[in-house]
Amino acid sequence: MSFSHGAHHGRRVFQMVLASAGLLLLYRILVRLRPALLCRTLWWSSPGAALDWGKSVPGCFTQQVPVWCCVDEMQAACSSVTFDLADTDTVDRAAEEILKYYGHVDVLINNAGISYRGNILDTNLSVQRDVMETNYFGPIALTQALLPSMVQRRSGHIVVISSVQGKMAIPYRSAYAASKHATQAYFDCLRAEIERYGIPVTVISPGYIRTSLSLNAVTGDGSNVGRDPLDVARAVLRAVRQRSKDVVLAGPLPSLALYLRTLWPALFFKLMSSRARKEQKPKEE
Ligand SMILES: NC(=O)C1=CN([C@@H]2O[C@H](COP(=O)(O)OP(=O)(O)OC[C@H]3O[C@@H](n4cnc5c(N)ncnc54)[C@H](OP(=O)(O)O)[C@@H]3O)[C@@H](O)[C@H]2O)C=CC1
Ligand SMILES: CCCCCCCCCCCCCCCC(=O)OCC(=O)COP(=O)(O)O
Repeated sequence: MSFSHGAHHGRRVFQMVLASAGLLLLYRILVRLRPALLCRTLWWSSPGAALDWGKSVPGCFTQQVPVWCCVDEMQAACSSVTFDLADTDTVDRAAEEILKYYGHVDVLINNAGISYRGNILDTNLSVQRDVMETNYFGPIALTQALLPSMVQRRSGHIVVISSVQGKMAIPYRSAYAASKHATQAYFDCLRAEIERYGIPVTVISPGYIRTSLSLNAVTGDGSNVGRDPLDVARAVLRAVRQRSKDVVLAGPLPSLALYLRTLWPALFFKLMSSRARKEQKPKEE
C-alpha cells in the first residue's frame, strides 16, 4: 500500500518536472520567435547605427548613415535621411520628414555619439558643449520630436546607447562621461513618465566595443579594442525584444568598478585618482 502510494507520488513529481520543462521550452521558443515579429516593423535608428556595431544587425541597417529602415523582409531596401545630430534644427526637420514618409516609428535607437579624451585643465568649455550637443542634446531632441506620435499611438520603443561611463566617471573623459550621465538621467526620467502610455525606454550601457569611437575621440587618441560589435547589436535586439529597462554590457573589471562606485565610493575614488596620476600629468607638473 505504502509502496504504491510512494510510486504514485514519484509519478506526480516526474509529471510536474516534465510539465515545467515543457513550459520552459515553450517560453524559450516564444522568446526566440519574438524578434521575427518585431522586425516586421519600422525601425528608425539615429545616425551611427548603420556603422560599426549597428551595421552588425543583420539586414536591419544599410551602410549609409543615418538610416531608417523598413524591415518587413530582412532584405528590404532601406531609406536614409541625413542630418547633424548636433544641430537641433536639422534633427527636427529629419523627424518631420520621417513621420511624413512613414507615418510612425516603432523603435527609435539613439546610437550616434562621439568620444572625448582630455585633461579638464586644458579643455575649452566649447569642447565640453560640443560633446554635450552630440551625445545628449541630439538624442533628446530626436526623441522629443518623435515622442508625441508614439504617445498618440500608445505604441513605440525608445532605446539609447549610453556607456558604462554613464554610470561612473573615468578620469580624462569629463565631457564624454558627463554627456552619458546626463543621458542616463534623462532617459530614466522619460521611462517613468511614459510608462503609462505603454512605451518602454531601454538604456544600454556598454563597455568597450571594437569600433572607431575611441580612435575618433575629440582631442584624443585611442584604440580599437573591446567587444565584438555583432554581440552588442544582438544584445540590443534582445533588450528590445525583452523590453529591458537598463542593460550593462561590460566585462568583469568595469562591472566590479560599477559595484564599487555604488557600494564603496571611497575606494572607487581612490582608484580613479591613482589611475589619473598614472595616465597623465597636468601641464604644470
Ligand atoms: N565603441 C565603444 O567602445 C563604445 C561606444 N558606445 C556608444 O555607442 C554609440 C556608437 O558608437 P560607435 O559605433 O562605437 O562609434 P563610431 O565612432 O564608430 O560611430 C559613431 C557614429 O556616430 C555618428 N555621429 C557622430 N556625431 C554625429 C553627429 N553630430 N551627427 C550625426 N551623426 C554623428 C558617426 O557618423 P560619421 O561617421 O558620419 O561622423 C558614426 O556613424 C555611441 O553613442 C557611443 O558613445 C558606448 C560604449 C562603448
Ligand atoms: C579591489 C580591486 C578593484 C578593481 C577595480 C578596477 C577599476 C578599473 C576601472 C575600469 C574602468 C573601465 C572603464 C571602461 C570605460 C569604457 O568601457 O568606456 C567605453 C566608452 O564608452 C568609450 O570609451 P573611451 O575610451 O573612448 O572614452
